[in-house]
Amino acid sequence: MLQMPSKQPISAGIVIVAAGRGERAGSSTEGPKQYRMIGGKPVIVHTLENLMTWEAAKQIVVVIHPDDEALFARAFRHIISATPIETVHGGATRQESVLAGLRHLKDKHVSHVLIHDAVRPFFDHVLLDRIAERLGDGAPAVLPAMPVTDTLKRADSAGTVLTTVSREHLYAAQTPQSFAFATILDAHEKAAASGRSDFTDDASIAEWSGIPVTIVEGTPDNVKLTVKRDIAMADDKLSASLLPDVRTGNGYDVHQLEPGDGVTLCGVFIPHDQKLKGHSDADVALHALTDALLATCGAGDIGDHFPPSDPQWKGAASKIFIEHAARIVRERGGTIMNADVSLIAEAPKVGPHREAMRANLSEYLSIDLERCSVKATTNEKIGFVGRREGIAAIATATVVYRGMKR
Ligand SMILES: Nc1ccn([C@@H]2O[C@H](COP(=O)(O)OP(=O)(O)OP(=O)(O)O)[C@@H](O)[C@H]2O)c(=O)n1
Ligand SMILES: C[C@](O)(CO)[C@H](O)COP(=O)(O)O
Repeated sequence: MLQMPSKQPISAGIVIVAAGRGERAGSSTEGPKQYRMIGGKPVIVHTLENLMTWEAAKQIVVVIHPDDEALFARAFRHIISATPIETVHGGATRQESVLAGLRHLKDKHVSHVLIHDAVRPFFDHVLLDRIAERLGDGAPAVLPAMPVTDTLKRADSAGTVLTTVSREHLYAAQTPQSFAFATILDAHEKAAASGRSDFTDDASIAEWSGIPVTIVEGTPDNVKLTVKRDIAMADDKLSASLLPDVRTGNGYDVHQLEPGDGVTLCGVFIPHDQKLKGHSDADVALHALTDALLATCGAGDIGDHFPPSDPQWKGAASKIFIEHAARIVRERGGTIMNADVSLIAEAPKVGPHREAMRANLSEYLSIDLERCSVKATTNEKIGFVGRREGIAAIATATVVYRGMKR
């Protein structure tokens, strides 16, 4: 509970509405805008982390779209919270989604509720404390808002200006809009029962039902990410304060040689009087590089992902393994900058096949050819390689991950 000096203590439930489709922001493979990555994390994770660390937050309910269960579960992996966080499904409008969240909080014994857009990640605790102070004073409804600073025009549907509107006493509404819990739940229920579903914020429902709404100063940074450009700007803003995160992984592998008709190295089949022994196609070069990639994000090694005991990988093309590792790297926010393989083999000669091998790496990793390197050396007839008993490979991968906060 947040005890303001000589004020009522606030025990706050928080409703985060995240069930919108983000149509104005356009589509993305990452999902609706609340799941888009900014500064290396989904928008909603920034919002949640900011709210759950606020002292007065007692219970958080996130209102999600039924189609977004998997997206939310995936985003939620980033979060460790001492404040309980639950989810409910939202409705077709923001108003319906808020009501679903409020109903969920009914038996949670909270005195007040803060209703916040998932897509406003840039508020701060100073704003939350300012709101809590007014609620603690007894205000039933508190609205953070910024005075309008632009000159305002009213125009007709053809875009011709009809008049200039005075900006005196005009404010742009932000969230979290905050209320005495029972009061706003009752107002929302009445609005729903009246058949109205066109309220774009909760303060307007309070106004409609005659509850006085007190404005407190919002923060200029507390913008709603609405269109595509807002998301790009939010990402730039967060990324500028990140430390570069360049990581290097190495991998080593050996496979035995036995009589045969050829070896596969970096996906290129080279006719030879021996073949490499192994469960898969025994492409020692791709195995070493798979390990190097996995090492850049602590994702174990090739054996963890493709156990040799699993019959499905018998004779498998190692292209599967390396593409899988590259996908893991990307899912964790990495960009592959460079892949370098050294083959240690007495025979066959690698030189004539080197360009084909580099081209394969470029294709498997979806990176430029110049970022792919393949080298080879003999072992000067020394040791198991020198005796043509096996081929070894060493690989290095360099990956840049989304930075860490300074
Ligand atoms: N049916 C809805 C509609 C909106 N929201 C949430 O309300 C907040 C503010 O809404 P807005 O920016 O309008 O989001 P969208 O409705 O997703 O955007 P658009 O109108 O562009 O589709 C967002 O966090 C959004 O997820 C919601 O929970 N349920
Ligand atoms: C709640 C809100 O974010 C306050 O500015 C806004 O009203 C949402 O409205 P939209 O029309 O859904 O963008």
